[in-house]
Amino acid sequence: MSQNHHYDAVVLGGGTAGELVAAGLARAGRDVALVEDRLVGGESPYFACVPSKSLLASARRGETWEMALARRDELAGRRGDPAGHRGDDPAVARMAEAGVTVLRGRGRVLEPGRVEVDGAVHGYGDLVVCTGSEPVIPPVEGLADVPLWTSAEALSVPDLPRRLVILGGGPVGCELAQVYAAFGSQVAVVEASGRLLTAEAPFAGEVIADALRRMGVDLRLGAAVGNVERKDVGVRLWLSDGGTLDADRVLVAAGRRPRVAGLGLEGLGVALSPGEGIPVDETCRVPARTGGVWAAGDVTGIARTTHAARYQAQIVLSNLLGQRREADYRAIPRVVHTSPSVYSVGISPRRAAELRIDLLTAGYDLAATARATVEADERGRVELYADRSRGLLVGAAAAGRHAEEWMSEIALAIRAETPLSLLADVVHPFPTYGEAVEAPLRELAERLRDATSEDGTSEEDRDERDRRPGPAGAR
Ligand SMILES: Cc1cc2nc3c(=O)[nH]c(=O)nc-3n(C[C@H](O)[C@H](O)[C@H](O)COP(=O)(O)OP(=O)(O)OC[C@H]3O[C@@H](n4cnc5c(N)ncnc54)[C@H](O)[C@@H]3O)c2cc1C
Ligand SMILES: NC(=O)c1ccc[n+]([C@@H]2O[C@H](COP(=O)([O-])OP(=O)(O)OC[C@H]3O[C@@H](n4cnc5c(N)ncnc54)[C@H](O)[C@@H]3O)[C@@H](O)[C@H]2O)c1
Repeated sequence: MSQNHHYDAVVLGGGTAGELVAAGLARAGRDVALVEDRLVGGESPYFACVPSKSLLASARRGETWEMALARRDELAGRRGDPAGHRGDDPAVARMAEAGVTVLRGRGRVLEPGRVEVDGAVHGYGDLVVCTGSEPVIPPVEGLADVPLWTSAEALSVPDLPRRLVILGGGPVGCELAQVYAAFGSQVAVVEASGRLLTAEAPFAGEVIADALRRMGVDLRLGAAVGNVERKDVGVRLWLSDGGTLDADRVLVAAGRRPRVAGLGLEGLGVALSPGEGIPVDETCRVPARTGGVWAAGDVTGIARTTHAARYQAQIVLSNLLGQRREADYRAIPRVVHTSPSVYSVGISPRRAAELRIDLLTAGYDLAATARATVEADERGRVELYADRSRGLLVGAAAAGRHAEEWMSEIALAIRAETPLSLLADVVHPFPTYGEAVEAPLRELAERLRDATSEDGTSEEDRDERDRRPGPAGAR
C-alpha cells in the first residue's frame, strides 16, 4: 500500500488524553495526526463524566426526568443525532485551530512507523496510544441474549425503565443507581463482592449503601448473577444466593478494560496481557522493540479518570517536547459523585494490605462538625491513613456532602509529603466540613510522635526515612 503522508506523530484515539497530546504537539510546531473512529472528545463529554454528573445534579435539584434529559442532552448533545450526523464539530474545529490533522476512522499499526486508517496508510515518527477503555460484559449465562445497557446507553437514551437491575456496585453502578432511583425507577444493584465501592475504605461503601437504601434501592451484596432469562415482559435474573430479580432493563457496570485489541501493537513488540493496560514506564513511554511509542489515559489501566488521562497526556507531551518528566501517581484523587460523594486519594486500606504497609488510621464523623448541624446533613466520615514506618500521610477517604471539594488539601499533603506535625497546625474556617480533618491529623501526629519516642527514633532518622521514595500509591 502506498503511504499518504509522514507525520512527526500520530495519536491513536481522540478522547481526553489524545486531544491534549495532539493539540500540544501541534502548537509546538509538530506535524500531527489525530485518529478517531467515533467522536473527537472521547467518552467523557458525551457518554461518561458530563452526562452522568448532569443527571446527578438534576436529581439533587429535584428536576423532572424531562428537564434532566433536556439538560443532559444539551451538555452532551454533541454526540450526534440518529440520522448519523456527528456532533463533534466544535472539538474538530479546536483541533484544526491547533494545527492538528484529524483522520476519521479506525487506526491500527501495520508495521513500525506506519499506521492504517480505514485503508489509507500514513507514516509516523512517534506513536501515542490513547484508545481509552471499554466495558466488560461478564460471562453470565443468558446475558448476551437480553437487551443490555452499558453506561454509554444509560447516559444517552431517553428511557426511564420501570425496573432497572444494575450489575456491579463500583463507581458507575453507584452513580447510576442514584440517578435512576431519584427519577423513579425501581432499582436493584447486584454486587458480587460483599460491599459497594469495594476498592475503597469499607466505611465509604457503607455510607453510599445507606444513602441508596434510603432511596429505595434494593442492594444484593455478596451475590453474583447465575443466569438471566428473557420473559414475556422484561427479564428474570437468578442470583447465586438463591434470590431472583425481575427487570425491564439490565445495566452492566461490571468494570472496564483497556482498549488494546486490534491495534497491531504486538507487531511493535509491545508485551500485552489479557485485560491489562499497555505497559508504560514513569515517562509514559511504552517499552517496545522500536522506540517512539507512548500511551496515556485509560488504555494504560493506571488511574482511569479524566484528570489522570489529562495528567498522563501532559507527561507524554513534556517528554516528546524534550523535557523529561516522570508521572507520580501517589495522590491522584478518585471521586464518586453521588450524594453524599466519596473522595479517596493515595493508598486505600485494601491496597495497604496488599503492599504490607503498616497503616495508622484516624477517623472523624462529620456529624461532629458544626457545619453538619447547620446544614442538617450529618452523613459521612473522614479517615486518614499514615504509613507508620515512614511517619507520613499516604492516603485518605471521605464520604460526605461535597467531599470532593474540601479534601484537596490532603492530596497536596500526600504529594508534597508534608510533615504531620505541620498539617496538624493548619487552621480551617468555621463552620466547614473541612474542619473534620483537624482531629484525625492531630491524632496521627501524636501517635507517630509517641511511636518515635518509644522506639528511640530521632528526628534526624525520621528525616532520612522521609527522603526515601515511597511505594507507588494508586497503581
Ligand atoms: C459512566 C462513567 C462516568 C465517569 N465519570 C467520571 C468522572 O466523573 N470523573 C472522571 O474523572 N472520570 C470519569 N469517568 C472516567 C473517564 O470517562 C475516563 O477516564 C476518560 O474518559 C478516559 O479518557 P481517555 O482519553 O483515556 O479515553 P476515551 O475518552 O475513551 O477516548 C478514547 C478514544 O479513542 C477512540 N478509539 C479507540 N480505538 C480507536 C482506534 N483504533 N482508532 C481510532 N480511534 C479509536 C475512541 O473512539 C475514543 O473516542 C467515567 C467513566 C464512566 C464510564
Ligand atoms: N467519578 C469518577 O471518577 C468515575 C465515575 C464512574 C466511573 N469511573 C471509572 O470507570 C471505571 C469503571 O467503573 P465500574 O464501576 O464499571 O468498574 P469497577 O471495576 O470499579 O466496579 C465494578 C464492580 O462490579 C462488580 N462485578 C463484576 N462482575 C460482576 C457480576 N457478574 N455480578 C455482580 N457484580 C459484578 C465488581 O465486584 C466491582 O465491584 C472505573 O475504573 C472508574 O475509575 C470513574
